[in-house]
Amino acid sequence: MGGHIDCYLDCSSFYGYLTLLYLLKQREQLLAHHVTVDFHPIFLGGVNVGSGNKPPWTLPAKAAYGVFDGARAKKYHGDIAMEAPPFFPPLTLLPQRALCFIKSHHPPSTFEQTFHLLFHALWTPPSQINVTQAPLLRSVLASSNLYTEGQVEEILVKAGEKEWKDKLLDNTKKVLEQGAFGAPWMWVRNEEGKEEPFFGSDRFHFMWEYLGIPWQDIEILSPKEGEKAKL
Ligand SMILES: N[C@@H](CCC(=O)N[C@@H](CS)C(=O)NCC(=O)O)C(=O)O
Repeated sequence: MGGHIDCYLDCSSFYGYLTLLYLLKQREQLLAHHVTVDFHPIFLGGVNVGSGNKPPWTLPAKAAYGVFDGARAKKYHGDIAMEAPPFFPPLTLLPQRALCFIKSHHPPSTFEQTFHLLFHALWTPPSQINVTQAPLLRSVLASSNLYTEGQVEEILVKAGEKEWKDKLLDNTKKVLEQGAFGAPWMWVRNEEGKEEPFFGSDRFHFMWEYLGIPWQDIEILSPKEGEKAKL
């Protein structure tokens, strides 16, 4: 057994938030199977444009179905309090560029906690925070205890610089080349060194199969830890 999951996310994506929470929760079990996970920021708007796709909520039938699907997903993942913010859809270039800088200049755990923090800020009712606006992004980062005041200012400055704009663009182009049309997008290598894409927060059983992990080993502790899932 063994393998690697590259998980590409935008904090504007509801299902991306569920994916981050789920993979972080499963990380130890995955490591026990020699499977590592790495998260990467992308710009979902660019993936939509680049692939010729449209966000599902722009098609009335998909938007109507999404009400059921979203409620079921939240329940499955442990009744997480998540609601689309009143300012949906957020244009997340600024926080996603900031995350690109953070990923390369801060420890992996800080980067992952910040990704979580930004998802949480955008999606947690009743007072979702619009971290696409610099002052609000600054106050969310500053209140996290992850960064000094100076580090927060540096992140804000770097998020406006070409290097980190280009990094977000490169990540987005990379997934488009892999065939991405939405998020969450995952590129997975198995123990034979073979690679395949996986789309969505609801395909993990296929992924475990691909990785050679008896999927009950993972699912048995999900979504409610300690409770045996009905297999
Ligand atoms: N069935 C997937 C749906 C994921 C999804 O709808 N993702 C949105 C962004 S939040 C997207 O990019 N969708 C593109 C599409 O469905 O074509 C899941 O449960 O995760």
